Amino acid sequence: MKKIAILGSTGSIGRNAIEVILNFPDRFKVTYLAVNKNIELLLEQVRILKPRGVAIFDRKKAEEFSKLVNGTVEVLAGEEGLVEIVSRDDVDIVLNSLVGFSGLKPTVKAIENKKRIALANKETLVVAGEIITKLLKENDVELIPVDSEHNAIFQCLVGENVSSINKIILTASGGPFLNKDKSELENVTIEEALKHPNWKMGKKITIDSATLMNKGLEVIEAHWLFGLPVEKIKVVIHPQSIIHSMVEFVDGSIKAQLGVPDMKIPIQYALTYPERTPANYGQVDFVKLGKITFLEPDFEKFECLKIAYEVAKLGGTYPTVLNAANEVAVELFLNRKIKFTQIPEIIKRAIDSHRPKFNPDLDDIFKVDFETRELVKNLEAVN
Ligand SMILES: NC(=O)C1=CN([C@@H]2O[C@H](COP(=O)(O)OP(=O)(O)OC[C@H]3O[C@@H](n4cnc5c(N)ncnc54)[C@H](OP(=O)(O)O)[C@@H]3O)[C@@H](O)[C@H]2O)C=CC1
Ligand SMILES: CC(=O)[C@@H](O)[C@H](O)COP(=O)(O)O
Ligand SMILES: [Mn+2]
Repeated sequence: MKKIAILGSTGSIGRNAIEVILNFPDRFKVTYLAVNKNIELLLEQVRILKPRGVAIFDRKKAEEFSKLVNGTVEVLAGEEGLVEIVSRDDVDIVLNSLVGFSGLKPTVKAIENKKRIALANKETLVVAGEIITKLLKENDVELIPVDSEHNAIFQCLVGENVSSINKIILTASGGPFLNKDKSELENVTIEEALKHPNWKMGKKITIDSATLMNKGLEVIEAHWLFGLPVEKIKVVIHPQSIIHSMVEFVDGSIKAQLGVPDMKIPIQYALTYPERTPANYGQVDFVKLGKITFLEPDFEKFECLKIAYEVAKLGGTYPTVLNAANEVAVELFLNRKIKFTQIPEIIKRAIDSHRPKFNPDLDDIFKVDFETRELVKNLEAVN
């Protein structure tokens, strides 16, 4: 029986993961759940999964929840709570499905405590890829990517040597604005931006998909996961999201992983790896599907992807700035404070004014993340 802690259990990935885990009652036991503040859904999850404890980031909500459960489950609060549960002996696998920078510290602590990591939280690798990669080696810990593209590449690489890779081809849906002109992007609404053509996901990643920043973050994620130079990581628009990514090898052979766009498939593979276990989340019907198509990404229309490539090549603390500025800008857009097209403008301004540090340690990463958020909040454009 593998004991699992789910960080971000009330989110899109967290809820999908619970559906997967409930199909394996003899294989997995959820021992801990962690959320930010959605204690109503957490309560329901606690009733179903009967974990030993929960961690609630929002302290007021943690107090409220303690009263509701009245000692029947251990309740921890704040970031210390999350760090505590990933350090416990009754955890074998940490599924990190937190959103944003909040995923970094729990990942670090989980690795230091030698837990296997199933990682959906791509921001961890974007902001601290070098540090995480080093920690994984030092602690002899395996990290299995949950992100659909990286899980696809991971599957393609089973039995292969990284030295045989010619390039990685990350597929991108193109988002809801694939067929709009650049001039039309200025006035797109939140509701339009939240209409992803193929995937049902949390708000932050859905906006990232609309700006193509999601693909930019995924380029950096792939760079650290597979140890490849950024130049060997290409993006191709594939609007049907059936091919989840591809690997081209030195002999010209290409392997791809395909499947219906349902995150339960990569989540299950990440949790049961190296075993492949049966599932019934749907199959691709190629005849019904008809055409599958591919396009070059438009870097001028989707500047976030261009900026992410530039930042990935620069390295050091630049990706931390990219991530922090993007997180704040997306939040501002979702709060109707800025226009969609101001997201890349804000990110560019944060990057242009950054004085980078190369080979940063974790303290540097936390400092740069904090300073960037302050800088963006104080920008004229957002006030
Ligand atoms: N959704 C998807 O299909 C995919 C997601 N990913 C990645 O997975 C991650 C999660 O995405 P998604 O599930 O869509 O996000 P959601 O916004 O749906 O869920 C986020 C989860 O994290 C919790 N949370 C947020 N901040 C904190 C915090 N500080 N402390 C504790 N818990 C916190 C939320 O709790 P609460 O509900 O209480 O707010 C919620 O449970 C992201 O990094 C995303 O990029 C990658 C591929 C696909
Ligand atoms: C499901 C998943 O992994 C998302 O990251 C997805 O890829 C988003 O779609 P885009 O290709 O539109 O960014
Ligand atoms: Mn993805």
